[in-house]
Amino acid sequence: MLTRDAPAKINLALHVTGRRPDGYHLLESLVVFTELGDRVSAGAAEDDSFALEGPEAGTLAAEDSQGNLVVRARDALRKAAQRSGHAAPPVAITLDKRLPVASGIGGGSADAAATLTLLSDLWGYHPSAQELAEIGLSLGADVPMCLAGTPLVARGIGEALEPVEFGFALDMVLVNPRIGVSTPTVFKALARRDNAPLPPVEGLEDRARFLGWLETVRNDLEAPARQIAPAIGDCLSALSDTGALLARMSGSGASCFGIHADADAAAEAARRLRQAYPGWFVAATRTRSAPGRQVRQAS
Ligand SMILES: C[C@@](CO)(OP(=O)(O)O)[C@H](O)COP(=O)(O)OP(=O)(O)OC[C@H]1O[C@@H](n2ccc(N)nc2=O)[C@H](O)[C@@H]1O
Ligand SMILES: Nc1ncnc2c1ncn2[C@@H]1O[C@H](COP(=O)(O)OP(=O)(O)O)[C@@H](O)[C@H]1O
Repeated sequence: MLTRDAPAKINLALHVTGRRPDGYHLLESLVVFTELGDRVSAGAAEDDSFALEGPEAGTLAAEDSQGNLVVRARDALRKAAQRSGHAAPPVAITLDKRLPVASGIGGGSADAAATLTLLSDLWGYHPSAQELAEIGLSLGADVPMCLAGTPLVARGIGEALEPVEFGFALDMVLVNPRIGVSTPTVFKALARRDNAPLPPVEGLEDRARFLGWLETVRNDLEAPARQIAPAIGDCLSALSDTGALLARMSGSGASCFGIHADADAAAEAARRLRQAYPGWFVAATRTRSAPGRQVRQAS
């Protein structure tokens, strides 16, 4: 049995700069990944199976498992393997779901990316990074960045990736008001799609300078998402009230992050938020600098 982490994706900044003729939006986004994430495990089996567990499995358990991004990733990789003459025998897969669903932190995309690399190892089928990214992109615009799993600037519709190297980690608190927000609905509600591009990232070696730079950029999806789900505004205020140096929405929402001075400040803010908002998802975590590719042998 192999297990792989599927870290949450945080859009520290997201500028919408245009729209393609097929309706997909052009983005420029600074993305990081966190210690917090889902976990995907898989092993050889007589027949294919898919099981869900974990604190956030509920919503997905009610959906058709054939539509789950883990199953779709398995099927897409198997098709590619078989096309090039590789065997892709049956697998038993378990998804340990810890990230809230449809919440702007890319849980489904992270699960798909983890499944692709995990099964690639299990089957001994190793397409090039470019081929794997193409399979990923066919599953969702965020999957290639989740395959990279390292801090980066994403452009295009999210598939053109430029790694960036941080000299420090960011301690943060993630909150979600438990309102699922539909990504296409948020994109549709944008007032304008020709916003200024993301300026070059500054302060990658100096946290205070970086936070100064981060103040100057935005998430263009925040305003339309707040119109659809006003509780996002409550999350942002609550994060600021509990001492976040900067609070912003991730992706198309409704999850928001607050950046804190250190891990103790983040843990204390999370404790206060859990107490004040027992219905919310609240988690203290920190960014990772290396890809979420750790493979563990599970018993
Ligand atoms: C907004 C972002 C920012 O990272 O994150 P999330 O809120 O999903 O976490 C992503 O662009 C979401 O990527 P992902 O969730 O993989 O999107 P997809 O499944 O490919 O697309 C869902 C829908 O979102 C819209 N979409 C997505 C990406 C993009 N660049 N332009 C779009 O307009 C389209 O309406 C598309 O039909
Ligand atoms: N493994 C999965 N985890 C989360 N959502 C999934 C998964 N598989 C399919 N989905 C579907 O994808 C949609 C978007 O989910 P998710 O990736 O969590 O959104 P976001 O990228 O906004 O955080 C959900 O509404 C859900 O129906």
